[in-house]
Amino acid sequence: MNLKLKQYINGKWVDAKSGQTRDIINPYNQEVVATVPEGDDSDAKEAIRAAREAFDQGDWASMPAIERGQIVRKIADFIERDREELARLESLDTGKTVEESRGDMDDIAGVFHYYAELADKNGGEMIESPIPNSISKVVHEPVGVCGQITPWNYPLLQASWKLAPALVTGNTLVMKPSEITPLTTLKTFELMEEAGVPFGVANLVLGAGHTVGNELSSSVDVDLISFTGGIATGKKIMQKASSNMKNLALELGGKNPNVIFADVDFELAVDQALNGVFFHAGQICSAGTRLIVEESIHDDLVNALVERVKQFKLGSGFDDDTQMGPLISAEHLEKVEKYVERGIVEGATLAVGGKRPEDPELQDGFFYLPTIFTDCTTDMDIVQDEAFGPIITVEKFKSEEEAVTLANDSIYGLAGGVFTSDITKAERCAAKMRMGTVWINEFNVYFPHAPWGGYKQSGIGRELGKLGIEEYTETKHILQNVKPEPLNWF
Ligand SMILES: NC(=O)c1ccc[n+]([C@@H]2O[C@H](COP(=O)([O-])OP(=O)(O)OC[C@H]3O[C@@H](n4cnc5c(N)ncnc54)[C@H](O)[C@@H]3O)[C@@H](O)[C@H]2O)c1
Ligand SMILES: C[N+](C)(C)CC=O
Repeated sequence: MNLKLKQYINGKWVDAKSGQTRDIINPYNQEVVATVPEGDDSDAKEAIRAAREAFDQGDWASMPAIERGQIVRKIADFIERDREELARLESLDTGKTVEESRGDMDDIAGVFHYYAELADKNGGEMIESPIPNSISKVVHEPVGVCGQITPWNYPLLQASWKLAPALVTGNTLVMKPSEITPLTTLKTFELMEEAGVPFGVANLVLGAGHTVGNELSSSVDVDLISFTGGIATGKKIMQKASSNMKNLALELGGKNPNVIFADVDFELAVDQALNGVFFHAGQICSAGTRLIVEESIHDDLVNALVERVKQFKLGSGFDDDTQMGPLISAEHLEKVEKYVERGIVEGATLAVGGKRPEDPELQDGFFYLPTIFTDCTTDMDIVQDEAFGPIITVEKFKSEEEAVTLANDSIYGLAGGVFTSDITKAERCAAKMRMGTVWINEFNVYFPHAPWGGYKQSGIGRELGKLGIEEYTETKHILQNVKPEPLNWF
């Protein structure tokens, strides 16, 4: 593997201070694919110091934005150049198919390009001042030192949504990827070094959440924490971030409804329902795991889904015919199994799946069969809790109003879909659905220009789009009196 398997702190590639390491496991066969340093709070403290110094004393924040944009554009170019290597690393680390990973790399390069273009287009504005003889302007400045914490399911994609806007706006940062999937983030820090990101501006610490992540969240030298991961972790981070009233951006979980009306193009609905859930074995925050289906087509739809699911090809992400890879880890596989057991106890009907595959070739990996539960109701845990696995729960509805009520019956509000041939009805539903993204006759698409984030407990703030830049800036009003005169009040 042509990778520096080290942390990157203040422009140097370093081992963990403690000397500890962690093996990175391929979820397809449990082989060790790399051994990386296991940093802890002392490594995080050093990285925060470097980022603080680079922000307070370095040139990055004051460099012309157009020049920062040029550096970020180079990162995008290098990701395109190294697309295949990065895609293979991502699949090795996560188990997703290489085809999916290639798509991720294209999205990631697109994110760096998008923010490189926006770098010099955030120049503030003049305000019509009511104060005589004054000039009033609003400017946007970097927030400062950013702590960035990412999950294992889309390791580099989620990192890119944080790195690109933070860099173009002149912040410095310390990133902590998920401890179990650090490889593509490591490679990207090599690319950032090659692109000319100055020492101390971007730092990478590897290690666990309760050590490195905890230090980033609580340190008073970190000005902003941007986190993508589960709700429970998000709540802990929010508490720690109160130490110095850090700015917060939280991209959390989802339990996303996919509402299917009877007037839909049936084949489209089947295809999109499957894609919406089983991509990356359901390990997607926006997976459409709650199918909410109009009663009159419920049985036909379920039968069609079950037939298609039985034909899925599970296997290595490196085989061309694989449609679904393994889950990320033994621990996560157990969590998914417990979730299914709970569904059975709660009285849902298991229509297909519900166990590990018996195929001898899959026994070394963390595989779970695609699973569909019917007879589900909103009072069941399996309808309310995020499984983050290849599982669909199916609920029925009779009226449009009931469909929207069911869709909104959740603590989550990340994303949802509506499938119907009646666009007026779809727009009515979209307007009432309390989610950060609603897709109509489409599912699970995202791109750099459109904001991404959650309502309710699915998060705070937005990534991507112009709002993704705003997360990384403070806004300042400057008023200048051009003809000052004494007030003569006192
Ligand atoms: N909204 C989105 O855009 C989005 C995108 C991807 C994933 N997710 C969510 O992420 C979750 C799955 O990812 P996960 O299992 O890696 O989540 P997680 O919350 O367990 O971990 C995410 C990151 O937080 C770190 N962490 C853990 N405990 C911490 C602590 N106490 N302090 C600071 N950091 C800590 C982890 O080491 C990891 O880097 C799902 O809920 C999924 O929906 C959301
Ligand atoms: C945000 N997204 C859809 C790329 C990944 C969620 O897990």
